[in-house]
Amino acid sequence: MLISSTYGKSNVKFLKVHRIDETKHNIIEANVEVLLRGSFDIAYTKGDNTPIVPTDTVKNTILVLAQKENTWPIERFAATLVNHFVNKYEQVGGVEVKIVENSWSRIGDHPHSFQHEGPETRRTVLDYEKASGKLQLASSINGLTLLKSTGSMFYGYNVCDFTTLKPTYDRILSTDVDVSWRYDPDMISTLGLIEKYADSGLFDDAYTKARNTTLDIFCEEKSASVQATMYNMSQKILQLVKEVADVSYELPNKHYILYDLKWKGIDNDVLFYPSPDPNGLIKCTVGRN
Ligand SMILES: O=c1[nH]c(=O)c2[nH]c(=O)[nH]c2[nH]1
Repeated sequence: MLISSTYGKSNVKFLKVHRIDETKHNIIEANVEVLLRGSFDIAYTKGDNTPIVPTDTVKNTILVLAQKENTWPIERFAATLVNHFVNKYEQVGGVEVKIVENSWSRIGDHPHSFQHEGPETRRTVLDYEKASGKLQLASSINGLTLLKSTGSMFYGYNVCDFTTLKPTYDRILSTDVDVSWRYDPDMISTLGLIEKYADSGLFDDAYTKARNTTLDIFCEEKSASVQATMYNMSQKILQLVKEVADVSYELPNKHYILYDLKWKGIDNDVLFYPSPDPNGLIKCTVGRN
């Protein structure tokens, strides 16, 4: 028995240029995934392809809509894609769209030259169910690598016969931030509202507030633990963006270990080994009361 199924195209990539005038441009580089679900069972169970919208068609659609429609911000483009697939094909009962945006930023105020900011990406995931009209929209930042060389502690933890870790009142804290925020489905309840909120700047504003909050608290807080710091970041984002229902962080604790140079008579507190593995991995989701 077929329990569940979904299919579509992944890794559909494009760079789009928006020409404000002849020399002043904006760009967006994105990687899109569209997965369809619905009345496709006979394709799996009977080898009958009648209902299948080929994944090649899905790819063509993503590219044509990216060319013709507004792709800023990615949340709006996700809604445009969902709208198209649920309205065009009767057999499509639901769609999940994921968009990953690369981090190109303008070089100074140059009108058409951009710098890639590294592996950090801005993402969104939109899931829509045609029958109920229910949607779920979440956006995120991934791969924002941070390090602070003091202002982080870890002590007072459970100690048992397996414990070798020594308490520390001053350590290096480093992580690759993965933060996502889920929009309140009661506030953003239709595809039309996504369009409206995109026009009002909500999605760019939430992204900026989530990113700045992460950076500010990382810099300024004397961290008791990764757990405490990520909770404080989440609380602050909830406070700043009322349309967000909950915030999730997933943070590796990337360990930097002091080299032991006692063999040379050196009491080392400045030279660390960037340990590739293992790493701590700490996750939480914080909502409203
Ligand atoms: O912030 C931390 N949280 C932990 O749970 C933990 N465990 C550990 O060994 N070091 C750390 N650091």
